Amino acid sequence: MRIAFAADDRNATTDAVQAYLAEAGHEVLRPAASDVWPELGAAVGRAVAQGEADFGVVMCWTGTGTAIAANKVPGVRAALAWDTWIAAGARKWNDANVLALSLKRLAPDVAVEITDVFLSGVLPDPDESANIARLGELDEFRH
Ligand SMILES: O=C[C@H](O)[C@H](O)[C@H](O)COP(=O)(O)O
Repeated sequence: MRIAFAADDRNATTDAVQAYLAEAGHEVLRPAASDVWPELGAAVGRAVAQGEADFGVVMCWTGTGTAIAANKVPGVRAALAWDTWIAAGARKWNDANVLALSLKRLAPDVAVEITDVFLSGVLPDPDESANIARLGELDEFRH
């Protein structure tokens, strides 16, 4: 798929997500000329809304700013996800077309797993989710 990607900073987590996108065979588009988060969020949003990209992935310190900026573009449904279940739910229930990630609060492997689930749109088995395991065995946390 064609994935529009931009981040306002670079670290091990942004590098891991970019490497994953390339290794998974996606065409990675870099529509943002700026590393200022309102501008790059909007640039990725426009790439998706205009059909240049199938999905977008935006990253900033919290993920919130780029999500807001992308969501100001008509036709964009950007979701801030910090867990695979939330990422899959954003596709399934919200038809999200842009994933926003925190580059400061997601370990590289977690960010890659979330991105993979978002792009596949497949809900992970709760029994295989480390986060769900931490929530305990309470039924209210299962879906
Ligand atoms: O939502 C905003 C993001 O977390 C930014 O990455 C963070 O605010 C840092 O941006 P700046 O370098 O503009 O302060």
